[in-house]
Amino acid sequence: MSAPELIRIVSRDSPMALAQVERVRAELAALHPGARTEVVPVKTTGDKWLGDLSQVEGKGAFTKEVDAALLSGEADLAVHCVKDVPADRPLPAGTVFAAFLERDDVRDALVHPDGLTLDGLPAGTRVGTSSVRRVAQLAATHPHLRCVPFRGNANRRLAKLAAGEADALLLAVSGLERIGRPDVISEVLSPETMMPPIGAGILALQCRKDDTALIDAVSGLGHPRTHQEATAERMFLHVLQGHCNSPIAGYARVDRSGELSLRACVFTSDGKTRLNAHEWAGRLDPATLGTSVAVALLRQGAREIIDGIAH
Ligand SMILES: NCc1[nH]cc(CCC(=O)O)c1CC(=O)O
Repeated sequence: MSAPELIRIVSRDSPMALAQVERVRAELAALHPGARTEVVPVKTTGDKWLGDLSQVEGKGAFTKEVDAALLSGEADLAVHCVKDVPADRPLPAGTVFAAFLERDDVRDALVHPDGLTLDGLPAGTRVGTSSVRRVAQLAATHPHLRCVPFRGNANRRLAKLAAGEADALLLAVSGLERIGRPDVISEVLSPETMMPPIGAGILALQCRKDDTALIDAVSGLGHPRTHQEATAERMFLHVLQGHCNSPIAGYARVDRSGELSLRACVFTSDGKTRLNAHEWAGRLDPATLGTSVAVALLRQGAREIIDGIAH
């Protein structure tokens, strides 16, 4: 299969996003040694606005400008963290996911300058995170800690931590690995302690729908197990129709025997109510599994919880 001669890759311009692009370029170079790539970095609304994301049309704040560059033809291939791509609505018309790369670590990490663990943090410790998912889970399990709003890309958050704006941080392990800072991790939190978000650790390659040559060329970078997991997780979120202030967590996993399962939770903002569901796919395809888990949570009252949270 021959690849287009020049592939222009658009992405956010944060250090994490640019590291992600470098992974894509390396995998592309291995698969298509003849293809040249060029990077088109863009700043997104989510990078520029450091206040509350719900005030800037939260969802899509990290993807809108990237999608626009793809659709206008300024670039040919977009690299997204699946976690940042809204799942309640379809992808922008005229675009498709051409591949999901092999998934990285799905877990969150605690970053504490003195290496304390989550259970070792003293009462009143200020934990920097603006994630409603992390806030709700911490409120439930560690009510003596205090979450303080913390935005900005991962490097900036580490700088703000060093400047004393918080005592500890919660960040994705995969993100810290991508920016070359796994050294700051004081504890990796199990998914039971801190249920990850939909799409955690997965990079998606997005193309224009009519660019079949490029779609064919990059589809070889796709990872089948990750594809199943991403499909189940995104369908789950699509059926649930959450909003940017609704704490929702969950992850699908293909185990060693090849069986796909999806576990997921919906929380109230204070973490006091937590709905749980966990199902195995059996003979269901991944998307139907996602639907089934969402329906299981809706039967338990997820709609009322989600709609009861201001947004
Ligand atoms: N919201 C920003 C964001 N989007 C994706 C990741 C982590 C990497 C990934 O899951 O692909 C992060 C940083 C974080 O939450 O710590």
